[in-house]
Amino acid sequence: MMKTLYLDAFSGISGDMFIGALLDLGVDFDQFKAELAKLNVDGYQLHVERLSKSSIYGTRFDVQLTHEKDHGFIESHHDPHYEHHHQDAVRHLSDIAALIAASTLSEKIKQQSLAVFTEIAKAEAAVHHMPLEAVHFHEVGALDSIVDIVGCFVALDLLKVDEVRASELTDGSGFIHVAHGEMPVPVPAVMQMRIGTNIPIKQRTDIQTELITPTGMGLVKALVRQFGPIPEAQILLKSGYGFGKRDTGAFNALRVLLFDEKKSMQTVSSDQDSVLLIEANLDDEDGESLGFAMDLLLEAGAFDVFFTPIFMKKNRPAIKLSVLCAPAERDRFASMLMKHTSTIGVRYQRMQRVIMKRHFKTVETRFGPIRVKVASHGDLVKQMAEYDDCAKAAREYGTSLETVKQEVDRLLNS
Ligand SMILES: O=C([S-])c1cc(C(=O)S)c[n+]([C@@H]2O[C@H](COP(=O)(O)O)[C@@H](O)[C@H]2O)c1
Ligand code: NI
Repeated sequence: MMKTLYLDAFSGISGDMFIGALLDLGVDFDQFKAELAKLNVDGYQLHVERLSKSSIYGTRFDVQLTHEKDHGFIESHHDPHYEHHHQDAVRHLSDIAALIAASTLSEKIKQQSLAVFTEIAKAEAAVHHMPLEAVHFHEVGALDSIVDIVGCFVALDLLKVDEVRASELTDGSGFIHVAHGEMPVPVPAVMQMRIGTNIPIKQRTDIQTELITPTGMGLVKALVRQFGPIPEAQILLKSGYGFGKRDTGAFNALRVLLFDEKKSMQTVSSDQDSVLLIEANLDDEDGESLGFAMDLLLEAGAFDVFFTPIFMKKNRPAIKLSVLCAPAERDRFASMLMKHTSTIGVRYQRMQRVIMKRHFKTVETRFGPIRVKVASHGDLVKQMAEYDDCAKAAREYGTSLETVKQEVDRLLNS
């Protein structure tokens, strides 16, 4: 099962909205706290509340600090206006890197978290025109951000998310006030992080405040590779809402949608569609690499992947690799073919299909529940027991696959 998380950022994104939304999807709070404790820092308490806004239930997540929070979370100690601030209570990027490195979090979460901190610090360095090493985070503000950033990766890991996609991001407009003075929205660090990317940001002129925070943007930049509308052809498993703290005068939440990409288990209500056939001829690829590429392509959601033996120029026995996928997925699968095989190009064609409509039902058998695919076309109806369920039942009950299939057929025909 390939899980895709979609961020529906119609009201922007911040670290606490993101975590709130992931908790709302069902991440176990105790497990979340236990994982986060691997950071080995104290001075904070986590607060989670389920509440309704516009009669829609969602989750508000808050990091409550034992000390009072500073106003600006990053500032330059070269700035004479702010010399009176707590110069001793700061953390530089290197301190945060050391703190993350010393934790017992997984290597993946360490790397991901540090990448986001580095991204934010680079943006701050550029905006405030100072060297990266001089950027520093106030101790308490940094703690808030550390928990938000590391917490997001912890929650995504607990949810076993494989891929994150997002809508275009909506921000407000006008100005916000921070310790340094007025800042235009999108705030400068967000704008800076957008440079060199195709991250789409739409502004709502009726909302005169910030909706996308630097932490939210840093997380999006690190996680999201594809922006677009809500996926049409995947199975939606769950949705969750994470509320923002600002009163925007509108519904201020991040909606997250968890999808399962397993195409073969979808209800299909049309009798025709189109698919893309992507192919490459490979005369210098070893068998292990071919098998590995096939596994990855199928895990990534290809409808099918198959090999055909061919003879190429210079009398070379070779393999034609064919991938069937959704037309919108051309670039993703073309990139995968180029990354995981020796090919330096791929060809593709769109094909029309006539297909049977299909839905699923579950039959209760003496071997447990078995899903059955029901396909229809005009008067024609075909019912097929799901192989995965039959194989699981055969193993569990120590019987043959054929016995389970026959039992399903008997119940379907009785
Ligand atoms: O304090 C500084 S320097 C500061 C800079 C910027 C820039 O865009 S530059 C933005 N902010 C605002 O601080 C809060 C906290 O952000 P988080 O990402 O930690 O939630 C937010 O309103 C920023 O826009 C501060
Ligand atoms: Ni700043």
